[in-house]
Amino acid sequence: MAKALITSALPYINGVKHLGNLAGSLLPADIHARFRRQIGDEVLFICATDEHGTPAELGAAEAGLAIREYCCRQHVLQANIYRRLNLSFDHFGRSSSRQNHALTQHFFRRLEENGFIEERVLHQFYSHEDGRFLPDRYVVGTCPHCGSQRARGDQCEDCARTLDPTDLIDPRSAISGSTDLEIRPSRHLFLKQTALVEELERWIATRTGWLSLVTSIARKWLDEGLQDRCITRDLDWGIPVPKPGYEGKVFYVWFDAPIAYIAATQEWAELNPETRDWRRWWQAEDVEYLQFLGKDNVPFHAVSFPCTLLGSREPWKTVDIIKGVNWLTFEGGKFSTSERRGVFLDEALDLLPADYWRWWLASNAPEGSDTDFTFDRFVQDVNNDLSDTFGNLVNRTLAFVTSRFQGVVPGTGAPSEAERQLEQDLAQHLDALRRHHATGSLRKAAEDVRAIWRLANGYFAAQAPWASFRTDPDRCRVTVRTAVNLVGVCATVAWPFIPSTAETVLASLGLPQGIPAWPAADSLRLVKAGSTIQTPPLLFRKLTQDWAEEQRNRFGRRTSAPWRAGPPS
Ligand SMILES: Nc1ncnc2c1ncn2[C@@H]1O[C@H](COP(=O)(O)OP(=O)(O)OP(=O)(O)O)[C@@H](O)[C@H]1O
Ligand SMILES: [Zn+2]
Repeated sequence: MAKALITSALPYINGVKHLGNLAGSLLPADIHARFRRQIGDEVLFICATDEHGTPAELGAAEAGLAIREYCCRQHVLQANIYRRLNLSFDHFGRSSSRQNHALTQHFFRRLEENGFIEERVLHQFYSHEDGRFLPDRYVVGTCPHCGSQRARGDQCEDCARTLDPTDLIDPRSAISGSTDLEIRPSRHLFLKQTALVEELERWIATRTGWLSLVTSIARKWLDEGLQDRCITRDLDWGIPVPKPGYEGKVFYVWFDAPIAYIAATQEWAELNPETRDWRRWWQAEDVEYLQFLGKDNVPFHAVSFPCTLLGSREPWKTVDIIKGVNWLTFEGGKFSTSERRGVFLDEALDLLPADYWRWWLASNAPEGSDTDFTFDRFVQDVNNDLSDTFGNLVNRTLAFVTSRFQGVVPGTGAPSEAERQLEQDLAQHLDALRRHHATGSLRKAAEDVRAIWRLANGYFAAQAPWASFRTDPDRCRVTVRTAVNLVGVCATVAWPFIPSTAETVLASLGLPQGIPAWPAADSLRLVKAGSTIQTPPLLFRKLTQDWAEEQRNRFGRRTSAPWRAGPPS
């Protein structure tokens, strides 16, 4: 049995995430995890909240809570939303955990012992008005490379180049807007990534199957000359630096966050130490490790985190496949947590059940390029795919069995050429679907699922059982028996995408609960003649253009920001 370790980029702690975060990392990871479980692989799907750094501190201050209490509450809030979205994490941990403290300090010590840590004095912005050192992203100004006026001290939003705050032209505090900044010296520790470049190049050369988006971002970092990375910060909240003279400093959030993938696995193992061993996943040869994330996270996963792991000189599992995606945009603009622009996940779930969102975001995944979410497209696609294609198939088929056969799957009648052709076509679609899942092409996989739904509808329409019911009862019985099983296959392939609806349908066919196994050769014979089926209630309600208009007015025009301190996390 193959072993797949799957991680989703860690959602930042400050507030509920938006549809972009779901589309960029959480959902593709979940769909892949579900697919791998369906084909019988052993899967460990890990995620956690990313809790350190200044945005969390500012969020806590804004909420009038102690930072620990704030993170605790926000973690529970996010965990509940992900449960409602049916994200099937094996564990949803926290980067502030005891395990991550210990492990991050462990990595630091190993890196230091191996000569990959260097002490330097940094000159950092101190804001008099804010009474604190300003972390990189809390200094904003003009980008020296592209002239963008919304560059942050760590990265330019427009040209994506990484920056140092002192590179910025006309710097100001992102917290108060103050330009009363003073540069003060402070001692910091650097991870000597430059000493690991050759090793990193060799490591990247051994990775196969990376997307061009990911490879090009990683190459850009290497070709522009990899820099040593400052891994400490002048903050209170975070993982303390275990080194004399560094009291009052903590590790940079991007140093400890990826380590939390491992630490969250340790949390998972500690919940049931008799049966779970985190080393089987992180220090094993037979694991395939896949990471899912948005494109801004690629450098940290393709370069920085591998440097930490390689530099430790310990046998850690490094990533095999990085599935990075482009941006989901919202009605022609950016999603933004800080500006409260877009649809947030709690609001989405209050509007419609998870499966509507899951389906649209997966079938329109921002893979080849950015994708714009609009309520018009959402309504159109959801109606076409979910209501008119899948919902209609399930309803017309099962209602027919109920009305003509009292809900009992009919037994007589031999398959004919139509069924043989159907099996052949189905097998081809299933092959394509499995291939697209395996390469993580979500849009194409959704297209294959849609094609299977259409195939089923086409079969039912062409065989017209309502006509053969009188003219050729045996033909009608074969058609109905086959169509009921086709509904089962349609729900099975839909399961990674729309698990809740798929499970409702499978239950109404009397098929076993739990993970529906990948369709095998007997997939059109699983629901046996003589078994009783139920017609499920309406699976998807149809959305109207008025509804789209209403939502566009509600979300598109919103500008108020409940949390305005600083740029997006
Ligand atoms: N609009 C988007 N489209 C696709 N992926 C996104 C989008 N916004 C964020 N992501 C991804 O979501 C994951 C979690 O991100 P995180 O919680 O750090 O939020 P973020 O990137 O700070 O978003 P925001 O700035 O809107 O708060 C990351 O992998 C990130 O790349
Ligand atoms: Zn720029």
